[in-house]
Amino acid sequence: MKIALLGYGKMGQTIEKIAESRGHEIVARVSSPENFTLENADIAIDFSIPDSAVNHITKCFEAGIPIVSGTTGWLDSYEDMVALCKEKNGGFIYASNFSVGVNLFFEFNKKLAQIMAPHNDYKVDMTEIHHTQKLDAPSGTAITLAEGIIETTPYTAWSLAEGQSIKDNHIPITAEREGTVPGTHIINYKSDIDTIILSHEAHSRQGFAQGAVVAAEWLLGKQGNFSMRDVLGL
Ligand SMILES: NC(=O)c1ccc[n+]([C@@H]2O[C@H](COP(=O)([O-])OP(=O)(O)OC[C@H]3O[C@@H](n4cnc5c(N)ncnc54)[C@H](O)[C@@H]3O)[C@@H](O)[C@H]2O)c1
Ligand SMILES: O=C(O)C1=N[C@H](C(=O)O)CCC1
Repeated sequence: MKIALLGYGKMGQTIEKIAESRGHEIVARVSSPENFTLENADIAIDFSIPDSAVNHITKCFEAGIPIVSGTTGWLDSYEDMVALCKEKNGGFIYASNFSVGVNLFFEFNKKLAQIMAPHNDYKVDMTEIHHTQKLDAPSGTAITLAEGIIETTPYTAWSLAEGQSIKDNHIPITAEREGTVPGTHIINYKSDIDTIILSHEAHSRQGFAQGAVVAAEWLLGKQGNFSMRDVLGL
């Protein structure tokens, strides 16, 4: 595949190495909002910044190039992008986290939430820890985890825990920024008697990048809006 990398920072560069090791060619490396061409690309992979994601996705649909989107922090526009994908017969996968381990963790999270739903003596809270360069909080992964809990429990929303009191039906999410941490997510179910903890710790960006390349290989030649559940057959 000929791949356009939209965003060529920590993730773009990790993806480049993995894609080349799997026989793909990088035909564009975009790291600024300047005009860029998708002319020679079969597919685009976007790991850039929240403010550029919608523009990148739109440009890909208009050019008829399928796009794998890993950028977080732009999800207020997600439904608009899904509608545009349909209108333009595009190919689209967004995932807040492309690693196989985290996508399994998403399934465990939903199952645990289902089991815990009747046990209202347990209260949920979540902590996500990432490197200090991260622009958005909470992480996209934490938002997906919260949505997974909201599906089957009396919780209706999530709130960033920043000292202020949080409504009983909101899941508090603490966002910590520390050194170079690639990504840690911890879900606690606490009662007066005990705590149940589900956690995932990424050791590097390898899993995110590998998952994005696998998603691109899977998406090539398909039309529609997909998720990592489709890619992994979950
Ligand atoms: N979905 C996942 O699995 C996953 C995993 C890791 C990171 N992420 C997300 O991917 C994004 C990038 O992460 P990163 O760690 O590589 O960040 P980074 O800061 O290292 O890289 C971002 C890149 O985007 C470039 N950029 C800035 N403005 C741009 C623009 N307008 N057009 C094109 N490029 C532009 C920057 O120059 C930089 O090269 C973040 O939103 C992060 O949350 C997602
Ligand atoms: O490094 C980041 O930034 C990450 N972003 C994603 C998120 O917001 O969940 C995935 C983990 C790493």
